[in-house]
Amino acid sequence: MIITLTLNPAVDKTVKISKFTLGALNRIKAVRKDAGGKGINVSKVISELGGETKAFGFIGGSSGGFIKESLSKLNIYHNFTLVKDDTRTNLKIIDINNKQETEVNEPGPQITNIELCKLEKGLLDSIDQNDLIIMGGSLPQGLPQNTYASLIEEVQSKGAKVILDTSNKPLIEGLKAKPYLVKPNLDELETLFNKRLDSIDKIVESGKKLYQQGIKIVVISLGGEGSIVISREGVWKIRPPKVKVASTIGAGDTLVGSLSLKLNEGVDLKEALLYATAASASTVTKAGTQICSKEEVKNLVKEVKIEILE
Ligand SMILES: Nc1ncnc2c1ncn2[C@@H]1O[C@H](COP(=O)(O)OP(=O)(O)OP(=O)(O)O)[C@@H](O)[C@H]1O
Ligand SMILES: O=P(O)(O)OC[C@@]1(O)O[C@H](CO)[C@@H](O)[C@@H]1O
Repeated sequence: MIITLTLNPAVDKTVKISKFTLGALNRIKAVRKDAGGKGINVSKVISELGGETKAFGFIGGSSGGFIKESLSKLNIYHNFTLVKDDTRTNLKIIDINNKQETEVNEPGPQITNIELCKLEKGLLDSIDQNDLIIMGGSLPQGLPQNTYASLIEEVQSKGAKVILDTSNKPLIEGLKAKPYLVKPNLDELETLFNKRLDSIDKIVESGKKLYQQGIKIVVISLGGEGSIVISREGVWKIRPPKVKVASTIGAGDTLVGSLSLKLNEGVDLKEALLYATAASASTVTKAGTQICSKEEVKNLVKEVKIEILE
């Protein structure tokens, strides 16, 4: 089973504005609401592509209720821990004229230690050694920075594998627990190494350092440029097909979700990456936090290119 963990889910409110202007009144042309947060997006991707997942995380208030209902409508199994404070709403502003996206993410609810213990117990009770667990996104308020690190250790001690997709301090701490796979984007990798990585060589060098720390698969996503992947099979650059971009929100989650699905099915890494890159390209053609469509992925996969760097 593939399990997703979203400690800080969000209702993603995407608004379209002709020309977004700071310090002025901006009128909205169109608005949409999606259940979001990295792990939740991963669950949506897996479900769209024909797989099964269970979504875990914290939810609270009416925005939490919206997320539960959205997942139920998609027939996605969920087991959320109810918390006292409301789930956050993240604002995604699309500037139509300038073709730019601005994201304004709330910090999320205050989580108590009792709430964390409840989630931890529920999660650990449902895991077995064949499971793949995807932990994604920021931490809500009140949780220690090593929350992912502790959860990874507990989950991996049961024999399950963990994929970690987070940033900043939770990523630095989480890496110490040696998850099976990590997927930083370039910004996250630069923050991690505290330097600009302005060439493929520098990106590969940093990625290799993570691999040498004991992370089996390092996927560095580079937006429209694709990704660099470091594993025991070598160093590869994957190039996505050219597509018309509507919104890149959720592209990284699609890469992680579709890759997890294929790896869990026992597909080899190269084939899984080709498929995942096609799925992410399909997601960027969709507005807001909408995800790929299975039909499009089938066609796009033929256009993905893989280059062996080492
Ligand atoms: N413009 C694009 N055209 C085709 N594919 C794209 C484009 N942008 C992103 N992708 C695909 O999506 C993958 C993930 O994108 P990106 O590096 O932007 O992830 P991210 O920053 O984690 O995204 P997010 O946090 O919004 O989910 C890329 O590796 C690439 O395969
Ligand atoms: O604030 P975080 O947890 O880092 O990111 C949350 C988020 O921006 O990530 C998803 C896209 O990847 C969105 O659905 C969601 O709003």
